[in-house]
Amino acid sequence: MSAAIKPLVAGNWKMNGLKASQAEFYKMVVGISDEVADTVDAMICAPSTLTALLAEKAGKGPPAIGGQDCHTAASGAHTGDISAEMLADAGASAVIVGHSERRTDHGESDAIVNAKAQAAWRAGLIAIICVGETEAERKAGNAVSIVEGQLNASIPDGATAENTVVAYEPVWAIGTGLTPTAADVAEMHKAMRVNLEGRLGSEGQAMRLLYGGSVKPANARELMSVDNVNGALVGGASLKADDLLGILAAYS
Ligand SMILES: O=C(CO)COP(=O)(O)O
Repeated sequence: MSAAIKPLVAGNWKMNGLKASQAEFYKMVVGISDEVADTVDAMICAPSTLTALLAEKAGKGPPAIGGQDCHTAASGAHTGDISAEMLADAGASAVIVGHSERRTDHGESDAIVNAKAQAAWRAGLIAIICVGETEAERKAGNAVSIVEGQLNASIPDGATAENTVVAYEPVWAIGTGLTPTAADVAEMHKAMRVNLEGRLGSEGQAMRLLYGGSVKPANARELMSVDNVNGALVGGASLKADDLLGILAAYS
């Protein structure tokens, strides 16, 4: 079913990176072979201070350039915020919305995430919509129902395989070195596929479902080979060209 889906490995630099990081980024640009680019899409979601610089450095890419968050409005009196239109103008083709760090640090609800995804589409960006349970929710046996609730409320009507990517990131696996078992990832991604197909039909069937949380070169091959896993959202390991290229190599 997911065999025809071209996977995506997206790096999320979070609040890391200075102008000097262009050198490491350029190692990624030159390190992604045509063969790898044919097999897997690559993206770096940089801090917005670097969006334009990296987009210029990448040229046509890969990697593509994404943002990490956007406001719901196109412009206006929102000090410190960035709109999806601004990200598109700076050379981004996608934006992450609903990352657990935004949900926790900024109190973003599913409704806000839903509105941000629509803002991304309005600007012509792909919305990378993040979902995932906490450790307590998994221990209580509620992981699947929590994630289904987030999918239902965070993904707007009108989502397609072209305009939306879903990233499953268990909160307890982010930056901890812990990962779910392959069986747990398979169970969650199957449940997400069934949910999205039920709601969106063939678009849900073709939508890319990324796994995120402590993905490294050493575990990428196992995680990326799980059914219904169509790539990765990578934090720490996406800051180093060797690590990012090692993760992309899981598809070679
Ligand atoms: O939050 C993540 C990506 O969005 C995952 O971060 P790590 O890969 O550092 O665990």
